[in-house]
Amino acid sequence: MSYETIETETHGRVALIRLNRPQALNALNAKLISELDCALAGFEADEGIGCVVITGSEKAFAAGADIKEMAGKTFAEAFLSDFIGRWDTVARARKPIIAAVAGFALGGGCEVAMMCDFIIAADTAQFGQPEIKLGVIPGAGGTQRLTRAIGKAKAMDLVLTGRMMGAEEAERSGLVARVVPAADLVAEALKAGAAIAAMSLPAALMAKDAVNAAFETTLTEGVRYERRLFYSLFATEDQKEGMAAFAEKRKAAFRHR
Ligand SMILES: CC(C)=CC(=O)SCCNC(=O)CCNC(=O)[C@H](O)C(C)(C)COP(=O)(O)OP(=O)(O)OC[C@H]1O[C@@H](n2cnc3c(N)ncnc32)[C@H](O)[C@@H]1OP(=O)(O)O
Repeated sequence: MSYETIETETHGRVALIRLNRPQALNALNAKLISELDCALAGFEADEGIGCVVITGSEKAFAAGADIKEMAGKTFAEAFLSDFIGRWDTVARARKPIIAAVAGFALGGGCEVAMMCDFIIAADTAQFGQPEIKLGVIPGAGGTQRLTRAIGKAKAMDLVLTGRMMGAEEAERSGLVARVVPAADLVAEALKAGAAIAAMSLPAALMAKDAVNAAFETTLTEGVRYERRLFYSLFATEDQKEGMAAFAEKRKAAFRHR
């Protein structure tokens, strides 16, 4: 498949999607979102892929929704077409997705990064929800996911002032899982992706599902849900293999069954 605004490649069981609109700092226009959608759907359906890494360029993960594309929309066009509604593919993916962020991750760029399961940031990364400066507010989950990730005080600070937050502050605040030197970003993300992709795919999918349930339900319901998933994994060949491998002091060879 050939794309114009993204590039894709695979590294063993890890898929790498690189956002690629350098002239606009990877601003997310309809074409890019639709190509991202299409690439993700392909990797979701491919049993040979166990983890996806989404990255941008050295200068920008993505500088937000394409302001020039949306500037002229009327309320009716925006509301009736629900153009941001199409952005949810990343959040709906079942396979683990890592955002590898260097440079700007602003507005929709920060929101797409937050839709991923975790963020590995280069020391050059800058996160922000600057929509307030454009006379609007975040529209792709920024007020919700950012608040859950870093708490009300910091989320209000970022959303109301539109200021940017560097990688170190983002890690301290809990938005980012780790910070690495910019030169190592993609290699580190692929390494983390390979570690995940080597696990049993059913277990990885259920682990992701269970952690995400913590944001949607009560503690009692969440623990009950986790336990059901836990017991159900005893129906997999991979559970037998994983536990046998431990007892036999060898590395497990999961077959994703
Ligand atoms: C998802 C929803 C609902 C909303 C949103 O995401 S709204 C967008 C939120 N993002 C922003 O407001 C960031 C806008 N960009 C900037 O503030 C700056 O570009 C910067 C701080 C990220 C970088 O500044 P710098 O001086 O280094 O670079 P520029 O000359 O400003 O940009 C280079 C080139 O890229 C174009 N660009 C940048 N961001 C966007 C964008 N979000 N949409 C469309 N185009 C963008 C910028 O216009 C310039 O291109 P031209 O020289 O051809 O104008």
